[in-house]
Amino acid sequence: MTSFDHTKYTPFQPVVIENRTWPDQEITKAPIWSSVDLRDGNQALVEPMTVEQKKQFFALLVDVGFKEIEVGFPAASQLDFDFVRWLIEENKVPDDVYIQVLTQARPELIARTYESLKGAKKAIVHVYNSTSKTQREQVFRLGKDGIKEIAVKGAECVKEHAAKHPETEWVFQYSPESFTGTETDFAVEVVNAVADVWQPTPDNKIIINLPATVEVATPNRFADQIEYFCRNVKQRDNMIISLHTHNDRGCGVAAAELGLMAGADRIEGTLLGNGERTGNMDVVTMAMNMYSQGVDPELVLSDMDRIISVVQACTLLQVHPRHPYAGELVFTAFSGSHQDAIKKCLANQTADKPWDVAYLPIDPTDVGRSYQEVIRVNSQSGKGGIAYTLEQEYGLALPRWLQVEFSPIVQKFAEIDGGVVDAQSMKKLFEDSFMTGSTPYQLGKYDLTKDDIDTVNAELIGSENVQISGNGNGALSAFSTALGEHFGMRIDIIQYQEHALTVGSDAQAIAYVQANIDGDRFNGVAIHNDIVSASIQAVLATVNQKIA
Ligand SMILES: CC(=O)SCCNC(=O)CCNC(=O)[C@H](O)C(C)(C)COP(=O)(O)OP(=O)(O)OC[C@H]1O[C@@H](n2cnc3c(N)ncnc32)[C@H](O)[C@@H]1OP(=O)(O)O
Ligand SMILES: CC(C)C(=O)C(=O)O
Repeated sequence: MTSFDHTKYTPFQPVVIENRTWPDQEITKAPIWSSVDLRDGNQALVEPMTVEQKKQFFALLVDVGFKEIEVGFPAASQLDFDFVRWLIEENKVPDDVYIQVLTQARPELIARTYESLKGAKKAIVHVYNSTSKTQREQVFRLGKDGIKEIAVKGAECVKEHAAKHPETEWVFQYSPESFTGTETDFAVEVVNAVADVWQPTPDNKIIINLPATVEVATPNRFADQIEYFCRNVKQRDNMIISLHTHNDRGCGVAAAELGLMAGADRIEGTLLGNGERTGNMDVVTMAMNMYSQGVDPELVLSDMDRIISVVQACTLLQVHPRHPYAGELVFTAFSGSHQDAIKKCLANQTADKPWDVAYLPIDPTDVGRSYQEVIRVNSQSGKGGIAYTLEQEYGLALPRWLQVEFSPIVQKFAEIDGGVVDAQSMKKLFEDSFMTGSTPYQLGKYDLTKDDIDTVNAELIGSENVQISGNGNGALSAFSTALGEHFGMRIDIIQYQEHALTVGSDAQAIAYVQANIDGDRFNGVAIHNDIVSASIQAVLATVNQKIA
């Protein structure tokens, strides 16, 4: 095969690390979160956000609980500059929130960046330059020393400007951009040089952000790089180690999680993962992963519909229906065995017990979804899902034997219809199939005498009204005998169940009957204020099916 030549690519060269410890670590607390939606997310959009969209997105990020928000690249665009000015001048930044801005390590851009930040209460100045071998050789055409010098000069410039504005609480952040493509030793060397300029202390830490600008290896290799970096960098205790992963191999969240286990303190990402190419690390997924393990993510993600709506409105990108925790279909089971298990587990789940429901890693109501959406019936579904829907929507608690009878009827309908069978259609199918107590005959007046044996006299209303009477052990038996004698059939009641209706009814009862009539099985269902009337109407429904 000539067009698909894997020898064209070289494998990632992992860092050599002995006795790695990260595989034994657990994530037990939330990292410091930083949103880069308004910068990395924004720079990846076909149509970058307008100031109005940025305002709307910023409000969401504050409500979600981010305390560090990268609001733009003010030296790169007037719009970003104006947005930063608006935030500061209109006092839109809560006192406990740091706005963060990105700049290349170039003096004129750093100067313009500080101009945008005049009057800020707290700000993180994030400076970067690429350190990878590819970029050193092909983009900058510089050796390692030249690249280190860009970083050092940038760090000096950042420090000098900050000193001129002591009224602002400054935090410095440096990224050796393309960290994953950089020899880890060299990244350590550059960061050591930057830290020497910034002189951090335990009370005045700097942020060192290690980006998987492009995800180039499996997440374990990234974690090795992070652990190696944390072990070897000089002033580890004076640094907040931050991660900024991308999703090129589809593992942006996994890499951030393993990187956190490897020693990082802080995570940059975007809500629902918009960002360059395949996107930034998705904060929603990572935070909800923690939540589902009993760890407080320290972000408020319960109004998932608002998050989705703002992200879609500002990025003009759709959220995939299968997006973890957020997609429209992620809490929905179509397949029969899943529905059956979910229905049984939900019936056992109580508020005082830890969540333990098959196929649902979290309780959908935690993110504003309802149980109604959990089970949707199509041709792949079984009796469990059908029964769940009828019970949830209409309070019909179908006995198991009737579930078995009804399921193939729904399945056949779904196969012909080709899609989801909604609750209304399901109810109509149910009524057409079993609630046949009015055609060809309907129950008229009847009386029941209870003695050693019960006697029933009843009128059946049809094209011709008929009088029937019979005896038996109980109303059902007496009515079956009366029907059998009149129509010349043998009727045996083989299943019977009743219950009060709680949904959409005022003290009504429902009766489910299965009868064997001359060797064939029929199922009848009827609803009435009075349980005896419901029961005998259900028997009549079976006979109507036989004679119709
Ligand atoms: C991985 C990331 O997401 S990094 C962030 C990327 N985001 C963006 O680039 C969005 C905003 N950027 C821009 O609008 C523009 O790049 C600007 C306005 C910042 C700069 O524009 P320009 O100066 O016209 O062009 P450009 O970005 O191509 O800069 C190229 C020059 O900067 C140098 N450079 C690039 N990055 C850096 C850096 N981080 N530090 C120092 N120099 C750098 C390049 O070597 C090149 O130098 P040369 O002109 O001597 O060859
Ligand atoms: C500037 C850096 C952190 C970045 O956006 C990246 O490497 O993806």
